Amino acid sequence: MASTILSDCSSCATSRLLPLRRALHPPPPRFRPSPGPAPLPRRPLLAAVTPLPLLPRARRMAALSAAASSADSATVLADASAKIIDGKLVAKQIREEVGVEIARMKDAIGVVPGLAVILVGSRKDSQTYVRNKKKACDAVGIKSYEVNLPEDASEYEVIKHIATFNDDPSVHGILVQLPLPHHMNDENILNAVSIEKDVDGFHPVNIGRLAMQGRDPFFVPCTPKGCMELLHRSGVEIKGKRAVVIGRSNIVGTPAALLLQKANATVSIVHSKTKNPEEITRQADIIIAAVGVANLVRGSWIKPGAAIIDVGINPVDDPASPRGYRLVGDVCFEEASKVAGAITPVPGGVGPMTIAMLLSNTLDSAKRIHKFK
Ligand SMILES: Nc1nc(=O)c2c([nH]1)NC[C@@H]1CN(c3ccc(C(=O)N[C@@H](CCC(=O)O)C(=O)O)cc3)C=[N+]21
Repeated sequence: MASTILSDCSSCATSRLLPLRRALHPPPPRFRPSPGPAPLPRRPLLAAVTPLPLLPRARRMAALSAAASSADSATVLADASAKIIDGKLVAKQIREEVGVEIARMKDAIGVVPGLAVILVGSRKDSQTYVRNKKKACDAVGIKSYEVNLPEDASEYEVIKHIATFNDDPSVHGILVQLPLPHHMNDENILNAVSIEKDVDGFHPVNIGRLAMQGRDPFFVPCTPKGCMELLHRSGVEIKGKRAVVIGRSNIVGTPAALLLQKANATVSIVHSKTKNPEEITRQADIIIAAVGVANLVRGSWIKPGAAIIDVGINPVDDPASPRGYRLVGDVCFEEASKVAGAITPVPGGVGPMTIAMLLSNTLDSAKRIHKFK
């Protein structure tokens, strides 16, 4: 279908400029954080469904795109087609496993895991994520606690709520929904979460431990953990393989690279200042793309047979779709699925795994706190 191909990534100039275009021509109001000015995403990758603030990153990434040589010379094996890694299905399996364990713990010691979510402001996308997390908690038997604070709340107020949850024995996990409003310092707030309850794994001590040989964090951040779980459960061998992570954010790219390294891969990180991203990526047996640029990774970037985990969730205009937009990954699925050995789709890939890992981290936390094996 020509229209599908065109709207995907066959026109590389178009696809590369998409984020920039979106910044210049903002999408329908549904996307817009309301009320008030659009907060800049501190977590651009996962906040990718809010395209307004994409401009600075789009510029950086346009540079990254420009550095890549001809993307049109994709090595397309006409009859090859990658195995689709079904994140939705794997996430469902994990949620079921978590549900079984929660029931077992409740029967044995009468403890129900509790997850506290703090949401500041009224961004539509954040509200949707928080609602989905609550639903997912209900379904597996995690008790959820929610605090909603106004956009103009003070850092002190947020930290006060964190402190209350830190001391509350019925709460085993605390999540502060990101991005936070501008006037808040993420670091101050994330540092306030008890490392034993930091189910997002964003506390610097947890990231630090993740980075060290012979130490383990209390929690691994949900999205990169979900990526690894997808690789493991799809039978992708990691030990001794070359892995490339595209993107170096604190919440996805960096921890994903550390996890791959821990799993004995040889890891390179490609980012906006990388001179030859295409060439480096083409050496990878495993690619984790977490950069937040629609269709950046083309077929020509991919070594035949490579396993691809696509973390990007980027909205692109699509008048034909009911919402007026659709979600695409950082990888041009159309091209990549003809070259790769295995690939995650968007949606239905890493996204659902993020929530499944959050539930799993919350269960693990309750087990650890109550010394339940
Ligand atoms: N403290 C914190 N922790 C987070 O983990 C966190 C956060 N803040 N802020 C926002 C991002 C975003 N995020 C997603 C979760 C699920 C999907 C997901 O399930 N997506 C579906 C589709 C969504 C759709 O169709 O709109 C999919 O990819 O198939 C996406 C994104 C977690 N985040």
